[in-house]
Amino acid sequence: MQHNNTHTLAKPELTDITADNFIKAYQHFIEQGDFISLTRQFDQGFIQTGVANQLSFNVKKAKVSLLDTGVLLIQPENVKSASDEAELIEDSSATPSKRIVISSGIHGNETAPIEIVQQIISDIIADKIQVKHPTLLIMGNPVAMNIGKRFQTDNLNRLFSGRHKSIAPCFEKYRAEKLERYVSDFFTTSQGADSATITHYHYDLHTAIRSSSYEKFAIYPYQAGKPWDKEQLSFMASCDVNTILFGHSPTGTFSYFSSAHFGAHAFTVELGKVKPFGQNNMADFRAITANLTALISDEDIILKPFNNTDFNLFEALGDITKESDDFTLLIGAEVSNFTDYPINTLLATDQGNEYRTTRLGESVVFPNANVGKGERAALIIVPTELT
Ligand SMILES: O=C(O)CCC(=O)N[C@@H](CCC(=O)O)C(=O)O
Ligand SMILES: [Zn+2]
Repeated sequence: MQHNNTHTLAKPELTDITADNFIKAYQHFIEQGDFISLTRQFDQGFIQTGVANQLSFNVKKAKVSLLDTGVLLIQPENVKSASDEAELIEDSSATPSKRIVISSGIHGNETAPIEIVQQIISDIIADKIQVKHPTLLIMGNPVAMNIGKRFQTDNLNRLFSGRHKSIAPCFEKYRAEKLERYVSDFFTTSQGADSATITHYHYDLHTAIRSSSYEKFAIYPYQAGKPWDKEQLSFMASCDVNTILFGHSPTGTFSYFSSAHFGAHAFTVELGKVKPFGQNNMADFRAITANLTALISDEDIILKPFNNTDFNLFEALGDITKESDDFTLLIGAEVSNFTDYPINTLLATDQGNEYRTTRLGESVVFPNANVGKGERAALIIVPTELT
């Protein structure tokens, strides 16, 4: 695995929530809604002693609970949770039919998604949004956020579905295990009377290292033969994301975890190029921010019926994997995602092996030689259509 920082953590240093500095920062968060600041201040996490749910407060008809650093649960009032024995309000018209996870900052330097989640949280706390469906809002890797890097020791977005178990102790190992637990509890035990009628959603927001010929795009995790959901593709298009890559195999990504284990409609959504905090133009994300807000607050979202001609659809053929230190990528740093190559173009070499294009329209996304051995160094795609 790649080590791009020498400081690793076998065990995170957790702050006790009774510490003065924590109480002060938490109060400030409740008053101001600045979740980035709270998350960054206690980046390794905190410990809750005594009874659960100490870090909960009420907003307009919903309960907000801080589960961990960067992990905020919103439960509408009409929902009964396993840990909260409050009475179920008899209002069937308002019974939640969805559970929604919106995550950001799984890569710490991808700041636009973090600022989108910040916007949604501050609007909830300011009572500008009334949340009607249980929602889990996540800033995934606070330690990496603080060092302004994709990750500290290991790429968090390769560690889900239990893959964290086979790596050495580090912050990302610990965090993947915790995030899996929060998401699993959320989808399975925490809310709603009748799980069979509840639909799960997970939008994992990212930005890309390179510029992209199609600025916004989404990876639809491998579905193992299940049909690709056209209504979800229409939802993506209404978020200004009309370029979709259909995943080719199980992976260790966060979106694949929710899709494969909890039947969630899930996507990794790429919203443009990585920029430092404060340098994102939030107007670029107006459509997705508005739609995610409408989804959690149960407002109507007008969707155009699916039509291939409204999309750029790509089938993932497979990965170029870095097998050794000898790996060489023949794609320049300035080349955009989705660049296509004529058949028989040499794209990478590794210990005498060559990767050459074989299909008409073969294009590359996420080319990156700076990954660990055994990891994806590029994703190979070809255009496709849905029938
Ligand atoms: O720009 C890049 O090279 C990476 C951007 C990014 O973080 N992409 C995700 C995609 C995950 C997926 O394939 O679903 C990642 O690499 O984790
Ligand atoms: Zn990312």
